[in-house]
Amino acid sequence: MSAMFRIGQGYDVHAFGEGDHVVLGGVRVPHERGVVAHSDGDVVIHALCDAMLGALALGDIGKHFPPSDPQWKGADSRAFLRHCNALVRERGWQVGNADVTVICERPKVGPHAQAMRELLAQDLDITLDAVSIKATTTEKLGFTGRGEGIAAMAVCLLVKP
Ligand SMILES: Nc1ccn([C@@H]2O[C@H](COP(=O)(O)O)[C@@H](O)[C@H]2O)c(=O)n1
Ligand SMILES: C[C@@]1(CO)OP(=O)(O)OP(=O)(O)OC[C@H]1O
Repeated sequence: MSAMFRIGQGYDVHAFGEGDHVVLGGVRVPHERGVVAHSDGDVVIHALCDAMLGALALGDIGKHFPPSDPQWKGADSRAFLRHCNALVRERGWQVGNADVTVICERPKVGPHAQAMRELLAQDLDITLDAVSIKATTTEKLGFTGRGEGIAAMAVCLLVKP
């Protein structure tokens, strides 16, 4: 009998740079800095894509959307997420649930978490209660604590419906 579940985890970091907003979970969040990235630099979606690809043992986001490929310059990361979801669905799986933690001192993520959940649930074609967004500071410690960048960790469970 084939396994009914798969699990994957992902982690992503982007340095803060010039700009006036960051994109998190598809949501444009006003901030006094942007991020340095080839795409829109959405750490939430990049970590989630890696979790989904990891659950399928299909490599990582950089393998599917190489940073050397000009077609991904400034890309909307929601397209990456929908592509990863198609890979999941093609194989008979669906995301059972996903849980993401954003790590930064600022911006405050809490006020945007619901909007992020709604977009991610829409792209994954799953119910809102299966998508969780959390956030933490690192109490001013490390690169996130110094405000040098932003990170996200994600886990997701794939289920065979
Ligand atoms: N960028 C962030 C960081 C934290 N939060 C919220 O604040 C709570 C307390 O954070 P600690 O790091 O002091 O534990 C955290 O649980 C989040 O609810 C946030 O919204 N955005
Ligand atoms: C998303 C991709 C797209 O080229 O580039 P970046 O936006 O720089 O983001 P990263 O998290 O480094 O992942 C690698 C790439 O797949």
